[in-house]
Amino acid sequence: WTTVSRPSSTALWSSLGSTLESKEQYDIVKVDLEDDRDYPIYIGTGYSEDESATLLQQHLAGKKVLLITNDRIAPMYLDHYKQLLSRNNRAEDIHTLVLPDGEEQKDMNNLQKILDRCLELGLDRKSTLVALGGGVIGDMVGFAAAVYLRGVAFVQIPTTVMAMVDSSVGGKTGVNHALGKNMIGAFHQPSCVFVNTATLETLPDRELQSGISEIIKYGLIRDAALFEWLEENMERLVQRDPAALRYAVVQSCLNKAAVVKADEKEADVRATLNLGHTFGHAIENGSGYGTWLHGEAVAIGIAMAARMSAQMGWIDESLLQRTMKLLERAKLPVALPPDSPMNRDTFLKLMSVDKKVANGQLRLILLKGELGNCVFTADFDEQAMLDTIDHFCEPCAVAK
Ligand SMILES: NC(=O)c1ccc[n+]([C@@H]2O[C@H](COP(=O)([O-])OP(=O)(O)OC[C@H]3O[C@@H](n4cnc5c(N)ncnc54)[C@H](O)[C@@H]3O)[C@@H](O)[C@H]2O)c1
Ligand SMILES: O=C(O)C(=O)C[C@@H](O)[C@H](O)[C@H](O)COP(=O)(O)O
Ligand SMILES: [Zn+2]
Repeated sequence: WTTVSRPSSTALWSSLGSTLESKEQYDIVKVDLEDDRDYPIYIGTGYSEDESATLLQQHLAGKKVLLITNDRIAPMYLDHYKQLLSRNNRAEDIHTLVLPDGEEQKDMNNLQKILDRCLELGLDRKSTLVALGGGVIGDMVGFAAAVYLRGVAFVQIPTTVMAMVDSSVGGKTGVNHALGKNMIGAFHQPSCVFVNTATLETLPDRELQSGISEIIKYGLIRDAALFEWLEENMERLVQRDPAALRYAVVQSCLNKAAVVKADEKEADVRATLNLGHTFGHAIENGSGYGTWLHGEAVAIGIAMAARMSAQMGWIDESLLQRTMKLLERAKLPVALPPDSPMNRDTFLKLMSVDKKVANGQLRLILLKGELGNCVFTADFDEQAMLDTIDHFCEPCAVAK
């Protein structure tokens, strides 16, 4: 089994990875990929309308655009982005589609709605799909772009912290299935990611906090300096300090771009981005999609992975405590509530369909060594995993 740990020197990772260019109003993180598929992530707050229009329009494949969002975001941002895309008649043929909101809507039915609309509009291979929203819209639109005419261009305009720091970058697209999270999808990279952190002003606290769990993830798996910055600045983030938000988005995108560059299709090191997700995805599905936000389920999953790592002696108790404390300061859950339907059997059944399972064997991302190091391995103590699951299910078992 492959065991992938972070190279010991952070400099090595940076040289393997992404580049940052800073302009006055925005930063650009470049995702470096083979075959001329590099793309920029623009991250800013104070763009002028002209600037936004120019940046976005240069990544359209042609004049036909389908801009897709959901019914919660549409009243706030759809007209604005439609106008930017059509400014100076760059995109002459711009259409919109508004889907229902919610994680439970990330399914084949809504994927079909996107594809139906593409066909009804006669979109050709020079068309571009534009995803305006959080991770649910981004994952679904990206998947539609991957399969429509065997692949058309798409642009990500993320409007949640989760989407800005993680889901809009890296090309994992797809939908959920009743039997498992993100089970149907494709790798398909966007042509650009356009982040305007000003859109976070309307994001509710719960959704904002949910995205912070993936930032903590980057700190734990590969970026000790980012984890320490979070320890210093968590309250600024939770209270939406614009500079802190922008810094966290830039650092997260640099981390994600570096990992994606090293292993685009998750042969090995990309799996580390799944810290806490095997447990977390089981919680999302087992509780009913939409009960927990993705980042909340991942936060509990990270707490479980950290506890298991400590029980096996792979990390010091102090690192477990620092992790739990940071998650709590982000106002994220670190335990299952008594009314949770989760139990050991549900966990094991749902974890058995995890995409990292190989030849029937479960592989997990676990913390090992100093802060910033992790392993992707099947070689763990199974009893420690069962103890961890039982420990987290205890409040629910008592209630039953
Ligand atoms: N592809 C990847 O690499 C990747 C990475 C992380 C997460 N994901 C996926 O992303 C999804 C979670 O993403 P999410 O947390 O963004 O959830 P989401 O897309 O459901 O958005 C959360 C809520 O916020 C609303 N919203 C979005 N932007 C808003 C704004 N600016 N103002 C007010 N409300 C706004 C949405 O309508 C929704 O109700 C999950 O399905 C997860 O599996 C994918
Ligand atoms: O980009 C990745 O790779 C990730 O694993 C990022 C995760 O945060 C994200 O939730 C992803 O969608 C999970 O992928 P999956 O392959 O486990 O479904
Ligand atoms: Zn995630």
